[in-house]
Amino acid sequence: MLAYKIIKKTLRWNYILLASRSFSVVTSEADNILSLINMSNDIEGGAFQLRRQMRRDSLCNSLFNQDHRVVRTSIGSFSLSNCYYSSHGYLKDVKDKSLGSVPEVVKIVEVGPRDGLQNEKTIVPTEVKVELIKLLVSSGLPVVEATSFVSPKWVPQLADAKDVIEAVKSLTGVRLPVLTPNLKGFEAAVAAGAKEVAIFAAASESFSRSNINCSIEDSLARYRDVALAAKNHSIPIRGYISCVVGCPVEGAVSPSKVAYVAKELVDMGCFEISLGDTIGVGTPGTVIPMLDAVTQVVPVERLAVHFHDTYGQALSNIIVSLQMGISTVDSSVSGLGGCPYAKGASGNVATEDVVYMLNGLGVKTNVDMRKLLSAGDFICKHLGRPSGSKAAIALSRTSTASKL
Ligand SMILES: CC(C)(COP(=O)([O-])OP(=O)([O-])OC[C@H]1O[C@@H](n2cnc3c(N)ncnc32)[C@H](O)[C@@H]1OP(=O)([O-])[O-])[C@@H](O)C(=O)NCCC(=O)NCCSC(=O)C[C@@](C)(O)CC(=O)[O-]
Repeated sequence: MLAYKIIKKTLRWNYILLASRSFSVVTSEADNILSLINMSNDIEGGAFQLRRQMRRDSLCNSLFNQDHRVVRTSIGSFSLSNCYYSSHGYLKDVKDKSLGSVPEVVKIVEVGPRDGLQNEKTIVPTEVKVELIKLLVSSGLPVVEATSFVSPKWVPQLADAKDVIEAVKSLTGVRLPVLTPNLKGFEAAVAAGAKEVAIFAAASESFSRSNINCSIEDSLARYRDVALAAKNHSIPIRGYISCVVGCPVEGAVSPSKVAYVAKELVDMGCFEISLGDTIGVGTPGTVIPMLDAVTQVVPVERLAVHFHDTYGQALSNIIVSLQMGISTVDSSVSGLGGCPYAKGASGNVATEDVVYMLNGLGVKTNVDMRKLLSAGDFICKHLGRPSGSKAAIALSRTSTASKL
């Protein structure tokens, strides 16, 4: 009876403490509180919520957070911050059993400043683009695609490519590739100081014509010249393939066509091929056969995936890609994006959502979520619209974000 009274008193004290202010407890104390809660069946109604939350958080803590001793709880969500983004210990065994082997490290190629902005109708000032790139770089992203040296008549938004590159070219610890559709673009990019370029072909004839005004074969011939020039300048060159599962005009795209273009791009010297679901129609049901075909001709280490999220399939498609051995993922901060020549295509998968998922899986990305959220916030404020990232929206509403 005495023990019961002490438990009840302790519980009430802890509940009052929790409800009145944020506080930090060490894990063992949190577990003690939980066991006290569990011992008492006669707890006041108000504490019921807390009990459920504490139980869930404690489980989350033991599943995801075994090596984090200090756990912060806060009023409102009572969330244990690290549960949301780190995973250790127990998860690994479960993950290997259930997911197969996903890579331990994923390289994220941030395409927001290029793919994200290219479709914006209102011209974004150069200083804003430069600041966005700097914020993204400071978040730890290893590759930030900065801009495109394309025809300003085709993509007016990126007409300031030269100024952007000149302003960011001295940033260190990051690669800043730019798109170059032909030799003219390549030469302008190199003159401005670009140290890495990307060429972009398509697996669909119609899309190739609407995007770069030539057939697939003509584009490959053009790209051979660019690849040769890049080799002569010792400039690494990445290859994109658009419409790898579906085309806005032709519909379904054959995996063998994608494999053919991928092999051509590798043979001409591309160090990496990014497979783009330009209009975001893919599901694991179409992505798996496509990857299966491409991995038969290009080593999986040289492949990247680039999903748009038009049908909300991007994260599922990323997971199956990781399961198939891909470890490079393109994404765009705040889910910005859409291709000017792919009607109906919505934004790229949001970098925040990708990082959130990878953190949950214990996959390293080197990205600081808090800084990434600031970059997203910066560009969304400038564009005057909410983030396209569900993780960013959710994190900005909870106290968790401030602790990431
Ligand atoms: C490829 C071209 C240039 C052909 O465009 P064209 O009109 O066939 O080329 P042209 O050689 O006849 O030249 C026309 C004019 O453009 C100029 N020009 C020619 N080249 C350049 C250049 N590099 N930089 C600046 N100017 C250039 C050229 O000097 C000329 O100027 P004018 O004499 O009329 O004054 C054009 O179609 C183009 O720029 N297309 C780019 C379209 C684009 O950027 N699309 C979005 C990127 S792809 C994408 O988003 C998909 C991806 C990669 O993200 C993956 C995915 O999501 O799946």
